[in-house]
Amino acid sequence: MKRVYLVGFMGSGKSAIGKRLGTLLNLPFYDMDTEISNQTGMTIPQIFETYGEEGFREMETEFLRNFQEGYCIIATGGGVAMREENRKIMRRTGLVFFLNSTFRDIWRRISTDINRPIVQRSTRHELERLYQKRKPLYLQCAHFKVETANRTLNEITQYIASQIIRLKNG
Ligand SMILES: Nc1ncnc2c1ncn2[C@@H]1O[C@H](COP(=O)(O)OP(=O)(O)OP(=O)(O)O)[C@@H](O)[C@H]1O
Ligand SMILES: O=C(O)C1=C[C@@H](O)[C@@H](O)[C@H](O)C1
Ligand SMILES: [Mg+2]
Repeated sequence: MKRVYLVGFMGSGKSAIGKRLGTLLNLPFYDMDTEISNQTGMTIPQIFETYGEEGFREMETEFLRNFQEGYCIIATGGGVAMREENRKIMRRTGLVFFLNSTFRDIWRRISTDINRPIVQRSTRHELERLYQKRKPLYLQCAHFKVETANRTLNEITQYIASQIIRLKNG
């Protein structure tokens, strides 16, 4: 069995669902943002300030290149699926689930959060355009598209777990 990667826009629930999935399946859970934060000893906004967005993107790719753990759950950062190399690594080393959420839900969840530098520097309109631009790349990367609208975190977690178990036993 391979790794499980969760991809999708900021606020689609990758971190919240990844954590629950790890507990439910009794697998180690890694959140790329947290891992990179711990490695650098800086918050995500501090990394953006110090090294720029491009510096942060390099750290994401380095993380994927060097990560050693086998069967585990990984919540990616919202921009990870934008790089071709990242998409290739994820598809080669794991199963990729795209959490599809409406922009309306996303905006409600993230608009007031100060820990996401891209939200801080963007208007609602700019963020919606970024969401539209990124969507085809999440789809390109994913083995599975998971609809999250009108579903609780636990329902989504259960659904993904059932897909993983089905593949494992199939
Ligand atoms: N389906 C859902 N139902 C209820 N709350 C949700 C749902 N999905 C996400 N949330 C909530 O929205 C917030 C943002 O979710 P989360 O941090 O998991 O997003 P993310 O995809 O990891 O974002 P990022 O790419 O910025 O790391 C959290 O408080 C989470 O609990
Ligand atoms: O969508 C993005 O580009 C980001 C999402 C977050 O997970 C963090 O990785 C960071 O805030 C950038
Ligand atoms: Mg997250």
